[in-house]
Amino acid sequence: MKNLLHHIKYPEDLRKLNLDELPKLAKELREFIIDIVATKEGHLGASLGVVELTIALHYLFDTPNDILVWDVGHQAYGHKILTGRKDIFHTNRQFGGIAGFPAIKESAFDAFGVGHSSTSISAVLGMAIASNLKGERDKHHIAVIGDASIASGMAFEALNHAGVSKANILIILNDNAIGIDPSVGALKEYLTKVKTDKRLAVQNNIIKALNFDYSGPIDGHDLPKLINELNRLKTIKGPKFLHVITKKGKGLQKAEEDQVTYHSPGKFDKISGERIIKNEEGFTKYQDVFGKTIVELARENKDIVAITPAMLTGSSLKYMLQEYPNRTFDVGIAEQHAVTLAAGFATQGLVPFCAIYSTFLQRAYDQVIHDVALQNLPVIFCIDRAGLVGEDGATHHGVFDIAYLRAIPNLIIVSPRNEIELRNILYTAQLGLENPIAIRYPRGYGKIKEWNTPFQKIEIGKGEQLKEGNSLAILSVGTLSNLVSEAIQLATNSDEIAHFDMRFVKPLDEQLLHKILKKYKRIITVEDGTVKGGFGSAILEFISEHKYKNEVELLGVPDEFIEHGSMKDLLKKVSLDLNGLSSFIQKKRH
Ligand SMILES: Cc1ncc(C[n+]2csc(CCOP(=O)(O)OP(=O)(O)O)c2C)c(N)n1
Ligand SMILES: CC(=O)[C@@H](O)[C@H](O)COP(=O)(O)O
Ligand SMILES: [Mg+2]
Repeated sequence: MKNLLHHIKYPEDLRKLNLDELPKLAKELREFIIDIVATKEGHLGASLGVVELTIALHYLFDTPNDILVWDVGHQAYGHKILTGRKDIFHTNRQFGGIAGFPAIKESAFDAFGVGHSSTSISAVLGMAIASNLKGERDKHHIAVIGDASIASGMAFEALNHAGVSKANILIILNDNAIGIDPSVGALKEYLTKVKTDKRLAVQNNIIKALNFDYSGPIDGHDLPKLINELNRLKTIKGPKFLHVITKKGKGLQKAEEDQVTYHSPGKFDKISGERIIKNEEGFTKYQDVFGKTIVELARENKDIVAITPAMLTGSSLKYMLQEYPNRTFDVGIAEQHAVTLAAGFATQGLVPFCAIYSTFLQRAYDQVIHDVALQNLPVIFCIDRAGLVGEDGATHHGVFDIAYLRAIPNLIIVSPRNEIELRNILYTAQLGLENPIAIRYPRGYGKIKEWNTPFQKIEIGKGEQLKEGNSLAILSVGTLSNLVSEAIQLATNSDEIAHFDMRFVKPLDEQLLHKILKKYKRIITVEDGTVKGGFGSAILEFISEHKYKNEVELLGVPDEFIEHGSMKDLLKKVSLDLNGLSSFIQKKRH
């Protein structure tokens, strides 16, 4: 029997198929995704869940003239494969390869760049209103958004606007009842009820109440039903909403059974689905150092509460939830709410740990300033995935936090060098600080096996000298300091080089800095965030303020968006790998 997928490069090829051939194509597309993600890794479950929807949309609509935006975009592998990227799909998320999320510059079919959730309705609405203004009345504008993503503030704001806009948009809610972790909240409860009680969908429908033409819920794996309904919706003008029920991980048994793990499972056996787990030789992920330490602290300190905006597993707050369900709050994809909720807790004497990935905290910048720092509330921000994150790429690198947080008065910013320091600063923070604190740590594994040491208090604003030397001083922050230590060892005459782990980006260790700047004419700063406005900039400001005349070179992430790739490739690209650092230090030695 002929392979249908083999003959499809673009949707125009897909549109030549008969309707009854589409289920076979769906099977082939699933196998293709599984085949490649099994060895190349990536977001599996979400893409498997929307195979039929992807085929139906490209079959019926005139993409890319009709606009299709995938929310988050982690479910768009099928879309990429059917829109000219089948032959390069094996490069997905790899250095120099295609991105793991839709990106405007990659394809005309990627109508909008995504990666952070809940942007699709706003973007599509903007496009639809633009079409109206341009007189393009027959164009379709479609957003596909998941049940976790639609519960976010941005999506609600867009629905509120779209409902009175008369714009020709179709919002497809891909409801699989799970985000990365099971979906939460009142909206999730409503969606669950609508699925079982059809009367609710008719009589008490919150989407209809917002002026949308609502249809559903329908089975998103039933191609004939999907095609019928989408065909009907094509003829209706104005804001429309289709509620589709799918299963995350559909087609791979293991992925259906363990949807959390198979959101992004790493390598796995494509037949059995069994994961191929990397042996990390007893090392621990930073997220787990955080997740396990907070439980230890919470046992002693009953005021501790923990908050995550939809990253229960990713942040390892799942451990806290297991032991203290009443003191752990997964608020869904709601970074802004998470921060202000933490502020509210702090006003009442609780000790809130607000765990947010660096890249997602960008969403809650005003809340950090207005609700936390301005009122000097001692919220403890645990900023995970700080620095480059690898294959997720430009949308997810946590490289801006030092620069965007450093400008905020009252906020302490600390970048621990290793697991033990992370643990100790978590301990210190809950003892009772007078300020909010941002504790930033990276994605992935640490290097210390025995990190579970007795707690020690860290003095706020104190750096540490790691190595003596007379001619050049290197000032670093964060886990990159370990690589700097190795790089110094590689330099000839490493004896001349002094190394300081400044630890705190704010407040800077002024006493130590005065000593350094008086002794060393030449300084190098090293950080895993943007050079512009980062830790190095803070040192330059200090030098200028105190009228020192030192020569300073800043090393960090350059002023450009860094694409996706392995950490090894990316660190090499920005010269923050061992080679890059050591040759830089070598050059500056004289
Ligand atoms: C602003 C933001 N916060 C958190 C995330 C992390 N994240 C990526 S996918 C996802 C869950 C999305 O769930 P849903 O919208 O239901 O889509 P599904 O994975 O079920 O297809 C989350 C929380 C993100 N991408 N953006
Ligand atoms: C799509 C998305 O935003 C998340 O799935 C993200 O990729 C998770 O990142 P980690 O793998 O670092 O938890
Ligand atoms: Mg979902």
